[in-house]
Amino acid sequence: MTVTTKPFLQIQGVHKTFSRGGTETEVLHDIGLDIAEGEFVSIIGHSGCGKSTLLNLIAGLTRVTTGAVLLEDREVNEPGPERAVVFQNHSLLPWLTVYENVHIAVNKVFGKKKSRAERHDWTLHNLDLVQMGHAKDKRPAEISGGMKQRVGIARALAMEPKVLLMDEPFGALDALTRAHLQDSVMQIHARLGNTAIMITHDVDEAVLLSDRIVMMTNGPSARIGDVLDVELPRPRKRLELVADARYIQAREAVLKFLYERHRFVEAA
Ligand SMILES: Nc1ncnc2c1ncn2[C@@H]1O[C@H](COP(=O)(O)OP(=O)(O)OP(=O)(O)O)[C@@H](O)[C@H]1O
Repeated sequence: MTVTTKPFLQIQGVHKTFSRGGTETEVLHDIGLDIAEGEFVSIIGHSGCGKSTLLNLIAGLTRVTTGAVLLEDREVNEPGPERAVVFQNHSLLPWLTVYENVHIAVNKVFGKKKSRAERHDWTLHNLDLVQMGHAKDKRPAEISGGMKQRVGIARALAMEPKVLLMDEPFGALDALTRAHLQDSVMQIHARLGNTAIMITHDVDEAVLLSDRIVMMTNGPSARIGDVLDVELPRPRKRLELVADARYIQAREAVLKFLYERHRFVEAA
């Protein structure tokens, strides 16, 4: 994949403070990051350091305290269809079918731009992309966790977002389903070339999928401790990578950061 050098998404000097019961806590401290169009970036760090907060700022679900998030030079202040989010716990509407869950998003984004027939085809196309076309008439309660997660991804992709934001999208899945979905996401990313930002706790997942891994220090006042370039050629095949020295090195660097350098004071 070719990644352009033009800053596409810019996170500039972002601080985020939450107030609760009269106490202010700074969760994120001076976060700065430029992400190029088409890049796949993972965010990794210990529990509670502020990864979801950072993703929510990019999604526009939370506002920065100071600093700015810019997408193509425009400040992000609110949620928008150009930044679709996939959550860990598949957020499907239980009373709608698989098809309807995706179609509702398609109608919202393309209601005026595509005809009824085009919206129908587009919904099916995106379900096929995640191999869920066969289950289109089922309701969320009738399908597995992995299948629900596929539908969540299809719904996000169907919005043709400029940025796909994923908050531990495979966290609740068993190892095999997780591996299948990781492969699907890699294939879709290769095909569509969309920009993707994913939170994960899984070091192997981060190395396998990412162009860069952003490693955050522990909170409060979490910072970006380090950013690792994953220089592994694509397409990547998990079984071949296990023995690849570059893969082993990248994995080691992230593990070392998490175990040894996770505190900013210690890292300094
Ligand atoms: N709306 C809020 N109001 C007050 N505090 C909040 C709010 N949202 C998050 N926090 C606090 O901010 C800190 C970071 O939370 P966040 O969910 O971003 O961490 P995380 O790194 O994603 O954690 P995990 O890996 O466990 O999901 C936590 O201490 C959390 O309690």
